[in-house]
Amino acid sequence: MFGHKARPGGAAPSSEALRLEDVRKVYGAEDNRVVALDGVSLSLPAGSFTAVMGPSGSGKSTLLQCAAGLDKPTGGRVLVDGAELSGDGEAALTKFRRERIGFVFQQFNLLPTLTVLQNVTLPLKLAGRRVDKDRAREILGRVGLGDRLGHLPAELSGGQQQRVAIARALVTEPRILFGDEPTGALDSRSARDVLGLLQEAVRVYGRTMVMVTHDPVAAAHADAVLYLADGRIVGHQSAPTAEAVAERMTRLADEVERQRTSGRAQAGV
Ligand SMILES: Nc1ncnc2c1ncn2[C@@H]1O[C@H](COP(=O)(O)OP(=O)(O)OP(=O)(O)O)[C@@H](O)[C@H]1O
Repeated sequence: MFGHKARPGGAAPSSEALRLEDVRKVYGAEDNRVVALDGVSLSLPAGSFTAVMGPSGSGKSTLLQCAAGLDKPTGGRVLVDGAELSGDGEAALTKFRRERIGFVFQQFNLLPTLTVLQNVTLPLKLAGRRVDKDRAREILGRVGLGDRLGHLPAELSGGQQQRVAIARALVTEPRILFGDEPTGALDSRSARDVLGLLQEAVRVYGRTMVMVTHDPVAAAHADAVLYLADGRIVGHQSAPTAEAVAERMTRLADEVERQRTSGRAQAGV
């Protein structure tokens, strides 16, 4: 189980799970300055599944890191579940993250010396919460790993490791789950399984999911796609299909290339 079930028929998106107000992120200083996010504003309802796409370097990972409180924006505000991720200090931010946010990475990031069960209960330990092993076992059963509790990550396939990572992200019942290319290292069948689990976490258990991906098939599992280019949101697509996403991405890549070429021409390089 991924937590308490939402109302029959799916989650009722009544509140806002994530809000970004004019978020900017600038890396470097002076002559090597990079504007990774250039005034991003968005609002995602609770119980929604959003894919974030855009050309390489458009700011997708930076957006996720800032929204999840793993990196600090240079300007603007990030609100998760109505509460601002702000400068109350690193300890407060860590506590906030542990209580309300889950993260799934491309490379799984499991601890190699801990068993599957220990990896999944770790976030509860770190948050100083009761380590409910029955609940962890239940979640691992739900992701199809009920018979692998004592195995080490190296004894599992990539798809299985990512399912452990999903169980680990969900064990604290976070309000919002971020995925940075969670299927990027998986074959297409394992990717489908993982995407099915993420959809279930949203549709049945009312979690909110934000997922960066390069894959139109993965993006088509979301309710909506946000498109980024050069650190700005340049498009939104509801009920995406893989074909429509692929077509939009091709157009976007062409537009970005045209703008960069004309920028170089104006600069005389
Ligand atoms: N730590 C950093 N220091 C300096 N520049 C950075 C840093 N992290 C990212 N950038 C720059 O910020 C911009 C956005 O990077 P980001 O990784 O968010 O893009 P992305 O859309 O996730 O790219 P990709 O699809 O290739 O993973 C890029 O120009 C990148 O070079």
